[in-house]
Amino acid sequence: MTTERRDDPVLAALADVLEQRKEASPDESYVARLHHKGLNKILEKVGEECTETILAAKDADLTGRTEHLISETADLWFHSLVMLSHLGLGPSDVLDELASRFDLSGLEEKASRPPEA
Ligand SMILES: N=c1c2ncn([C@@H]3O[C@H](COP(=O)(O)OP(=O)(O)OP(=O)(O)O)[C@@H](O)[C@H]3O)c2ncn1[C@@H]1O[C@H](COP(=O)(O)O)[C@@H](O)[C@H]1O
Repeated sequence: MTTERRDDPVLAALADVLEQRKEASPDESYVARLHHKGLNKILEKVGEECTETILAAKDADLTGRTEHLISETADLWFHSLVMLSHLGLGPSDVLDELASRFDLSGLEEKASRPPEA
């Protein structure tokens, strides 16, 4: 498996907007407001969206309706991208990491870890 960059165009376009918003006014942009409030506020939002995604997944499992789960997952991905952007990272860093794992089974990776102290 090759590991050349294959950035998703949606994620790449959103990452560009998030980067531009670092210079924008907090009065005019939600993303600029998050950057202005700082990392702790961004992490609070990631945590909230994570919980909401879990609840939506349980609901989707019970009802078979997936619209809410898709919407909450989009909120989680979006706020995770704001977090990465705030720390000078972007989606390509995560996509590269996932691509590098293509040939490695999760069970093999776990077995190769050094024993915990
Ligand atoms: N994809 C998104 C996106 N997804 C979710 N959100 C916002 O995330 C916020 C958080 O959702 P919540 O349900 O928690 O709302 P809330 O309770 O009002 O939030 P808080 O008051 O707790 O912060 C809402 O205001 C949503 O509108 C987004 N805001 C922006 N984007 C993208 O970012 C771009 C830049 O946005 P601005 O910076 O606002 O111009 C946009 O063009 C979009 O492409």
